[in-house]
Amino acid sequence: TQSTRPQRLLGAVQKNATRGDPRSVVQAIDQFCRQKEWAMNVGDEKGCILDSVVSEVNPATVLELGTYCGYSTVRIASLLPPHAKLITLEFNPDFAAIARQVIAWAGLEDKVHLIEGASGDWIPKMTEQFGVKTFDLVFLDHWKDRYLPDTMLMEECGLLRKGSILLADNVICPGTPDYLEYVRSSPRYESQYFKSHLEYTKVEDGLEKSVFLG
Ligand SMILES: O=C(NCCO)c1cc(-c2ccc(F)cc2)cc(O)c1O
Ligand SMILES: [Mg+2]
Repeated sequence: TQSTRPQRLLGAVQKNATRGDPRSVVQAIDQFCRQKEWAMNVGDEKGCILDSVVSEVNPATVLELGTYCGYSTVRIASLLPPHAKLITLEFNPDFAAIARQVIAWAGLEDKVHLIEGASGDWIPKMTEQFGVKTFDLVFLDHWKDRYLPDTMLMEECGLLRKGSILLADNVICPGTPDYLEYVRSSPRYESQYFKSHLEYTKVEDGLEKSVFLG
């Protein structure tokens, strides 16, 4: 039977990366995506912007919406201080199964809680299930039409505090126009666009960093 792209991506990690070495896992995925098959990881160019935001925020609590194969999960978790927690939500069970193995190969399973399910169902349960009061950083990289409703839901559930950072992938390609309009026009956010390119291509894309003002 045919393998899937996520399965082939995992194979490239297991073949080319060193167990317990997150940077080699990131490098193996980028190499696979440049030389073999494109895949929708945030990628190396936008990944450097992600790294700089994570390092600047130095978050104790991170929420990632959209795990896919765990590429950005590994980038973020490898930069977290000890005892910091990253919760990542993935709707697609096949993606989640691959991501668990990629995260384990990087040796980061102790820093990461991967939840299989819908963001809309799980965001209201964060506090009761994980004892999280608020998130210092949220990385939005899931279904593009869920960015805005899930951001409003996080506000309603009190999961954002003054200074919480939202970092959103793909605000140009595929695009999240309603989300962009919201964070750029709302007096409750201070937004900044980091121009870049769609992973592994020359197509324009970028990350939007938005500070919740409370
Ligand atoms: O749907 C996406 N993520 C949620 C599901 O896991 C996603 C899609 C694309 C993309 C796809 C097809 C194309 F032609 C251009 C872009 C890129 C991304 O970075 C993404 O995160
Ligand atoms: Mg993306």
